[in-house]
Amino acid sequence: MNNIRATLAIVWRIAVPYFRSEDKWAGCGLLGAVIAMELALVAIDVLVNQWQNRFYSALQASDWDAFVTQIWIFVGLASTYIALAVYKLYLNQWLQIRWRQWLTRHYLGEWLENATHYRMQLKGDAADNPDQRITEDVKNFVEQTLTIGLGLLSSIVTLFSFVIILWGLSNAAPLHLFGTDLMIPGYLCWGALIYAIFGTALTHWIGSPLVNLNFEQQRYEADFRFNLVRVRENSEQIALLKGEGAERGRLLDRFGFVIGNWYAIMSRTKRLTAFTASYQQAAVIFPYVLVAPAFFAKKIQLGDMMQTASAFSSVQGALSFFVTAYRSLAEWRAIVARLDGFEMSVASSANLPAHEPAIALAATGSSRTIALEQLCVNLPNGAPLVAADAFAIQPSERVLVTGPSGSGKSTLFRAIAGIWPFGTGTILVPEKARLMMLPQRPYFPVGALRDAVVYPAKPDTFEAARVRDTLIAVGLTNLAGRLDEDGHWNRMLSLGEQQRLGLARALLHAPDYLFLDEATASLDEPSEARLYRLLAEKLPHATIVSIGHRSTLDVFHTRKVAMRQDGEIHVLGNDGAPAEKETSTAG
Ligand SMILES: Nc1ncnc2c1ncn2[C@@H]1O[C@H](COP(=O)(O)OP(=O)(O)OP(=O)(O)O)[C@@H](O)[C@H]1O
Repeated sequence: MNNIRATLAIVWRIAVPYFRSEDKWAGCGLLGAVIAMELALVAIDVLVNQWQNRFYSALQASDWDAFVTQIWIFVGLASTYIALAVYKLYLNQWLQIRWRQWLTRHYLGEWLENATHYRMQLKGDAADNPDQRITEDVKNFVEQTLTIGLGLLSSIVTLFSFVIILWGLSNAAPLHLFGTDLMIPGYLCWGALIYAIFGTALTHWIGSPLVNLNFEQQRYEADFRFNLVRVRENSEQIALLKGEGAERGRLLDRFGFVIGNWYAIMSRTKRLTAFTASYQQAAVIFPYVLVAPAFFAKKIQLGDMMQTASAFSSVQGALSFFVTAYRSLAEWRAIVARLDGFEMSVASSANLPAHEPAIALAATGSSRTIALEQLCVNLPNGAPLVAADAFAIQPSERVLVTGPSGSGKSTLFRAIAGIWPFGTGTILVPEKARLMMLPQRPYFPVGALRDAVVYPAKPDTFEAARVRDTLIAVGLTNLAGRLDEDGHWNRMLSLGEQQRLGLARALLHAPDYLFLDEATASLDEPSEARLYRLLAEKLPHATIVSIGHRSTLDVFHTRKVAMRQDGEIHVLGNDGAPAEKETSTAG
């Protein structure tokens, strides 16, 4: 019971914001219309039930005129039913797509806010496969919530409408057993209730493991898909290493989980279906068994018996809502749990800096210096990695950071960029400063080359001629005429070309602070030198901080800072030596 209450509370938390959002009028209007139509359909069911009595009575009495009248009444009822059923589905689907659109935007907004998507990965307890949660789970949540909610509403209203009818019929057709009439008020209602309670209890007993199994199935399917996508993304590496055999094995292992869990679902569903199908078939006969003695004793008419059977099956059907909807309910609960996990993970990642000891990022006000104060950058598990104190990067300075591999240079850059919260101390960054980080492997969205270069700015932020000139300046003359060409640029270009394209991006954006994390390491030394000179020429006032291992980089920087090892931790020294001055312009 507590579980059900907790699930309903989560459903409420996920569902209600849409009906309070800017789209609330459309959402509430559509929901209201769909509910009204659902209720109208129940009303038609009640009218059809009463019609059955009249229809069968006309048949029994061989009354042709009454028969024809009833046929016309049925045509009217059926036409209304069809119109309502069509528009109920149409408006329901309309509501689904609007609700899904809002929910998707909402989740995308939260997931892509302030590097939350990145922190979710760092935390390790992140919700697995957020892509699946934002696509399939949102779609299924909206669809199933409406289906189950409306189904439940319809069952409740049907129950109340038909219980009244059935109560009256119970009195009109008393329980006739062993030649005597037993006067049990509303005995047909009690019969339906006992039958439904018995069915619901057994269904839950047999079907409850399905909730967990469905949850696991979604996870295994998503894992399998994710690993297939990774193979596609890294197909060149896999082909070069001849790793197809290993990949096939790994993928089949993952798929093995999908299959194993599916067999468990099949076996559980088989048992559940065997029970629910028997239950439903028995329900067809059960009311006739109850009232047949009264009919054969000529206490009631054929019309009464048919109406009773139909009313009984409506009441029993409404009471058995959980029996018939059990599989959907099990799937729905798994979806709700997955969306809840996603929301929790987003919320805790977004609040990470507030809840745990975290690196504080502060604005320096009028100063244009970046300062690291009592900074200790940790790994996600809390182990200290890099320390720096009273370390300042002056405006327009060119600093080269060196240090052994794995000493934490890139992680320090992440902390300065504000996406790495683990650690203590303060990083002061000038207010409204424009920082840009260029990694060794820049990211380019799939699409037009122009969009890829200017990312994350809008495509028309820079004039085409300027983008073209910049590409020529960084040595990508062959790409300059292909700005409108669509492509997967990370896959199509060599790493060196990608690094040139990354620098073109930096030149266009002209940040105040440019952090180059081995951003030219794949270029030959003369090309690297040319690009550093280009940066000095085009961004004379920018502060540039580079991470690099090559000594040829020294001449392009005014200060060289080495990471020094101090026990377990690396320390960024603030006693950086002046870097060598460039003596030659060759290259
Ligand atoms: N997300 C993460 N989770 C756990 N450990 C991490 C994570 N990111 C980095 N590390 C660890 O932090 C350490 C420092 O990594 P970092 O990339 O900052 O080193 P680096 O000095 O830039 O190395 P390199 O010169 O090889 O690029 C490494 O031991 C790495 O395994």
